[in-house]
Parts: sequence; structure tokens; C-alpha cells
Amino acid sequence: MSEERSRPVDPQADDAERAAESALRPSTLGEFQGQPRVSEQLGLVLAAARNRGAVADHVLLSGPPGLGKTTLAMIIAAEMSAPLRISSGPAIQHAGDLAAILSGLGEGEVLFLDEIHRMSRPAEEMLYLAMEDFRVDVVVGKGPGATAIPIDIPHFTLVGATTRAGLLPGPLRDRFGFTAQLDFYDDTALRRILMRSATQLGVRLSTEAAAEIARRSRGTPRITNRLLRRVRDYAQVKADGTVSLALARDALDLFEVDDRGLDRLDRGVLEAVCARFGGGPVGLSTLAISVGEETDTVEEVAEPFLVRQGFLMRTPRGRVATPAAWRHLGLTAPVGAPGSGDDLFS
Ligand SMILES: Nc1ncnc2c1ncn2[C@@H]1O[C@H](COP(=O)(O)OP(=O)(O)OP(=O)(O)O)[C@@H](O)[C@H]1O
Repeated sequence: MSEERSRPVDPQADDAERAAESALRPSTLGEFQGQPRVSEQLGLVLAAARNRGAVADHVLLSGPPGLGKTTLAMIIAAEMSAPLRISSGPAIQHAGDLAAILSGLGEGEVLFLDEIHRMSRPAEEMLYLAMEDFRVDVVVGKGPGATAIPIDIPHFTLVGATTRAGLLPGPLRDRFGFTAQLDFYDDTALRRILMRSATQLGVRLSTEAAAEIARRSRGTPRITNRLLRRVRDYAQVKADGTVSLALARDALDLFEVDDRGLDRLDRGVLEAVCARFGGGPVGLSTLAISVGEETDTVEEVAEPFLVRQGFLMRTPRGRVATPAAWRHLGLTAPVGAPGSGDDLFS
């Protein structure tokens, strides 16, 4: 398990966690919380396909990890009463891998390709034809004598998922009939997810405790459910299993997730910028050394959330703490420092 993977606020999951998650997945669009626009649009697309007796258009789901792409793929298959096949871009390195998957599909099935942006180029080109004409060209032979034999494949719905829609080549993006960009969830949606998951797990959760866990979940259902499991563990060991507000706070404090969802790494980065570098600007590599982490970890794991929360700015001269960062740490910015009120923020 990597260092980041052991963070309670890591938006990614390993296989063991995915298995634990499967019990908590909503199975219908009605149960899927949040993302109201995506839900409504997708509901319409699927209902229209059902009414026509046709397979649904190909769907592209994009957004950060843990926001529900896999869950939506499962819901699409369930709503279309179709079996779901699951594969991923990294598993398809040769066009032949994809040809095998496609020719093994049944009529109307849903194929979920996670991390579709990581598929190999030849496989991607095969997918264009498959998506458009439900056909694959299998190349037989080599060199000048090679011939492409067209093979019809069943009509299917491709659900592609990517964390980086911008990395998808235009021709692939254009072949999806419906594209949904998933956004971070608001606290109301996360609270609803929590109340449902708590019922599923047999945890008695007060509404105040749910609000507290939601607030610390970084807008990500995966983190919400993980924090709930840890709070549940704490409640089972330290109390009678009932989760009150005070108990939720104690549990989350123990796991070092603060009241805005920052963990030890995030706070370490902010504290370094403020306390050691006077609020910045400080260069990425200096910052990484001062918190004892790799630059990649600081840049890819901690910073995106800190920037999104308005605690940190990336400037051409380096990282700079905002007034909100000083306030969050309970520190006062020295006069003249970024974030002190008499500088660029004032
Ligand atoms: N809208 C939602 N309502 C209820 N639960 C949700 C919702 N979205 C996600 N979840 C829960 O969050 C967890 C993670 O969701 P999911 O695996 O679908 O995310 P993902 O976007 O596919 O992540 P990754 O990109 O890492 O594959 C699951 O346990 C799922 O049940």
C-alpha cells in the first residue's frame, strides 16, 4: 500500500476497498444522489432508448476519482436491463484484446471501459469503427499481403470513463452521443449518501454527525463512505455503536482529518508555506523537501485540493498561502506577507 493510498482522504481506491464499496453502490438513478443535471439528462437518454427499443447512445463519463463513474456505468446497464462487461484502458494494449472483448459481447450489452484515455492507439482506432458501425476490422497477415477482414459485432453501448477528458483524442470524444462531466458533491448530497450508507452498514448516525462527516469529505462520495467506515469502527470500539456529533468529531480527529477535510499532508504543506516561508512564494521542490515528500506527491496529491479550497495559489514565482490558509491554521500573517491583508489580496 503506497503512502498516499493509506490516507483517509485519498480519492482513489485499491481492490479491497472497491470490494467493500460494492455493497454501498446505489443501483438505480433514483438512488443516485447529487449530480442532478447529469442524472436528469442521462435518465432522459436511457428512457428514450428504451422507448425506441434501441441500445442507448455511447456515454462518456469524466471527472475526478471517487465521484461515481463506475456506479453510473452499473446503473446504466441496470436501467437498460442489460448485462455489464467491465474492462479498462490499461488492460487493452493490443487491438486484438479489444477485438476479443467486442466480439464476445451479446446484443444490447453495456461495455464499461474505465480509464479509456490509457488505451493503446491501435485499439483506440479499432474502437472508432466499433462505436460507429458496430464492426471491427481484423487484420490478417503481415506487410504488403495483410488484409483487413470486417467482422460485424453486436450493437452495444460503450460507457467510457476518464479522469482526463482533455487527453482523449477528438475523434474518440466525438463518437460519444452523451458526455457527462461529474462535479464534486455538495454537503447536502453527501449527507444523503451517508444516511443511506449508514442504514446499509447498520450504523445509527445522527444528522449532526452526518453533516460533520460530509463537511470533511472533500466533495467525494468515496471519501464519505470511507470516513463513515472509520467512524463506525470507532463507535463500535469506544461506544455502543451509535454515532453522535461528538463521537464523529473524536473519530475524525483521531484519523487526522480536520474540519475542512485536510489531512496531515495537506496541513503540513500549508504550515510549511505559512510558518517556514512567511506565506510564500516558495518553489515546489523547496516546499517538498521541507515537508519530507516527493515533489509529485505535493503537486498531485496535496495541492489540487488546497488550491480548490482557496488555501493555496500557484504563481509563476512559487506557491503562496491565501488569507484563508492563515485563518484555517489559526495563524496571523506577518505584516507585508502574502495573505496579511496589506498585499495583493487586500
Ligand atoms: N451519487 C452517488 N450516490 C451514492 N453513492 C455514490 C455516488 N457516487 C459514488 N458513490 C459511492 O462512492 C464510491 C465510489 O464510487 P465509484 O467507484 O463509482 O467512483 P469512480 O468515479 O468510478 O472512481 P474511480 O475513478 O476511482 O474508478 C462507491 O462506493 C459508490 O457507491
